[in-house]
Amino acid sequence: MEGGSNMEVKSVHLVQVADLPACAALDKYRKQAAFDWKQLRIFVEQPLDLKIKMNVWTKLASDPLFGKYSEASSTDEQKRVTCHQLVRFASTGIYDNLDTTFLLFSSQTKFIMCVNEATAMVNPCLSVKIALGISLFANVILGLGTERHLHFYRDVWDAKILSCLAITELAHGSDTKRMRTVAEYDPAHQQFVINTPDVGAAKCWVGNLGKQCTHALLFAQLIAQNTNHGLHLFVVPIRDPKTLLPYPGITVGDIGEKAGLHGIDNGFIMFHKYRIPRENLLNRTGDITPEGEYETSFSDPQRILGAALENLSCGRVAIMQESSNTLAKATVIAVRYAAQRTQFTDQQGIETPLIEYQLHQWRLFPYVAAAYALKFFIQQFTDKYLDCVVVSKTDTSGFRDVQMMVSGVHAIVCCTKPLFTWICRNALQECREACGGHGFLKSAGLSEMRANHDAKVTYEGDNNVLLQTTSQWLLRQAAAPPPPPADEHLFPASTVRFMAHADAKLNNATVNPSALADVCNPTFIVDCYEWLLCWLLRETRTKRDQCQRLLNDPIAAKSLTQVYAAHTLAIVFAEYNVVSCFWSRCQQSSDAAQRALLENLFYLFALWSLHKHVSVFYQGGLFRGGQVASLMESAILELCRRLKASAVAAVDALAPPDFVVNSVLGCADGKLYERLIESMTKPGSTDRPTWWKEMVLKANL
Ligand SMILES: Cc1cc2nc3c(=O)[nH]c(=O)nc-3n(C[C@H](O)[C@H](O)[C@H](O)COP(=O)(O)OP(=O)(O)OC[C@H]3O[C@@H](n4cnc5c(N)ncnc54)[C@H](O)[C@@H]3O)c2cc1C
Repeated sequence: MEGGSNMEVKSVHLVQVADLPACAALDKYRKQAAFDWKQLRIFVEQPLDLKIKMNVWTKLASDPLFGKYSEASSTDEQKRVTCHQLVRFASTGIYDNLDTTFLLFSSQTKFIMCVNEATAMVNPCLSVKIALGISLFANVILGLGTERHLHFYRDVWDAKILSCLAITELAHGSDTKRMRTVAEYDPAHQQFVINTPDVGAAKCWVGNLGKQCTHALLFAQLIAQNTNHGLHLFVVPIRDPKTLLPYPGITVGDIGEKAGLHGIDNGFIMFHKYRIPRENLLNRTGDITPEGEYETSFSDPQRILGAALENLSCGRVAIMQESSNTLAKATVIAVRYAAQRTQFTDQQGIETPLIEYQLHQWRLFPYVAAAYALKFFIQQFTDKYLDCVVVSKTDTSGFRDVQMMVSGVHAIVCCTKPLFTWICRNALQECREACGGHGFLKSAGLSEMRANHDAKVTYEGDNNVLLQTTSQWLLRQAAAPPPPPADEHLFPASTVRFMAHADAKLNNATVNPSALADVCNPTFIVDCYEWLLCWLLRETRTKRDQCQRLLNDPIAAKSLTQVYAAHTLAIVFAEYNVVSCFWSRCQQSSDAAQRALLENLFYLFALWSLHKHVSVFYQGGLFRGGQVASLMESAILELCRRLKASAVAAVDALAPPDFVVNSVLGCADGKLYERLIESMTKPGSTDRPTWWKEMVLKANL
């Protein structure tokens, strides 16, 4: 195979990419691409991952249960169908042969994540149900439980139980520390008594809890011998698996209609002195003796909560994977539509496809580039994240280094999850609008994707709150001594290497581009990003120190340093990581035409991202005169113009099968208007309404 690493050369035979059906309007553009889209598909997705996903899609496509919801489905019906899909999914054999030991943790988790990605693209409700109900629960049991909890692990994979994760309370969401649900130890019965002290402490929003789950992973304040030891995780039985009736001592229900994700039963729960066995405390980080003594290897109780929450980071990694796929799917629909849809004529009277308009290219193509950027980043980062989890669980020696690695990986997750979910949110809206009125049809798929994606900016950590974790970490790194030269190329120290010569960068930096080639240049892009990070770090630190001196209140100082400083710093750090990864991935392509396309996409994504910070470059003095901004704008437009010939093939290389694209506007075979009219003339569409008499009566008044 041309264009790929050795690993790809070997494994390319594992997966077959099917030919696309003919479509005159799309083929006109497909033929203009200089690269082989099938090779690019394998390069982008990686052969083994693609094979796993194709297996899932083939299985689901052959089962009508995984087809579209009927348009008239009530939310209750959507929940019922998702439950059925869960049961059917378990019987597909996709999860057979999973290993239940920690030895294969990385490969097994990667496999589960890959299946999750494929499932989420078919029905995000189903993937949430599986993730919360099975895989996250299993992961947490392995990460925070001990030998005595392994039966839960086996039961959940055997589909005997289904779980949920109950953190959020009515009165507290982001401020996890202040959760008020209590688990008080009773040594006489060797049980924890779980109680909801007031309505504000009712757990809410919990996915799977509303109607179906049998067990909850519950965060509650652990109290023993009248001492509060902070938040801990407990496995709490909720419903009898045979009857689905809740156990006495619990009030549990569904929170009601939501704006999206209708197939998920988000629930609330209140506990009334409800008892669970002592052994149901997940006790890897802290335990209670039968007599009620509290034991922990952590000196700082905050670190116990930190360790528990870090264990949930894999949910954020999954959100990033899902967002990159949703983004890709949205661009597939919008670009295929733009190539077929014509509006207005040129001077010769020939109708112009939307894709020919500069404005349309400028609206859509940066999101195509972003789809590649995010996909490459999350693939690379998932491996690093899993390595980090393995090292942190197995290492007993270099404690300080492991801590640095864990906190660094956590800081990167906390800024990239917001970047991914926001780019995807914006892309969904732009793609919907780019498809005009037809984009608003449910059968176009985009509105539903937008509604289902929306909450990702909030759950698993509100974006604006998560970014504060990253900026705090960056400030700490800037204040710490630089890593030894031998370590500075290691991840995640390598991501903050730019800090080493921050003052020199700020004092001596100049950029003086005079041609497009000067800005379409990796050195220009890296220089700009590193300068921007150093400048924002200095601004944030200066603002924070000033506030601290004035107010003598570190919390207020942190709060007053967010806007135009820490918040932007964290976003820019996320972009810097994504951009750096994109460039290195481009260099792995050995096929000239493929690499030319990838570099075009790289420059477009990098300049489009940098351009959002143009005012900061002028404010801080890196850019002078109008020339640099004008060159960046010209480059963005030129990159869009060049991309036009490749855009359809570039989205073909991102596209799952039509069954998964699931849009009348975005199928590989085009047939745009045939599908549109079919979708508009469904049975019943020409019928007189059942309520016709009410209209006639009013007309006759
Ligand atoms: C669809 C969906 C599914 C969910 N599933 C689950 C689940 O399975 N289990 C579960 O436990 N929870 C779940 N949640 C809840 C979710 O985790 C919380 O909504 C989230 O943590 C945010 O908390 P909150 O809603 O209380 O918002 P708040 O914390 O009240 O935040 C409200 C706003 O204030 C801002 N804000 C907060 N603090 C600060 C600050 N210090 N500085 C500046 N701004 C700030 C935030 O950015 C946000 O915009 C789900 C939520 C949704 C929407």
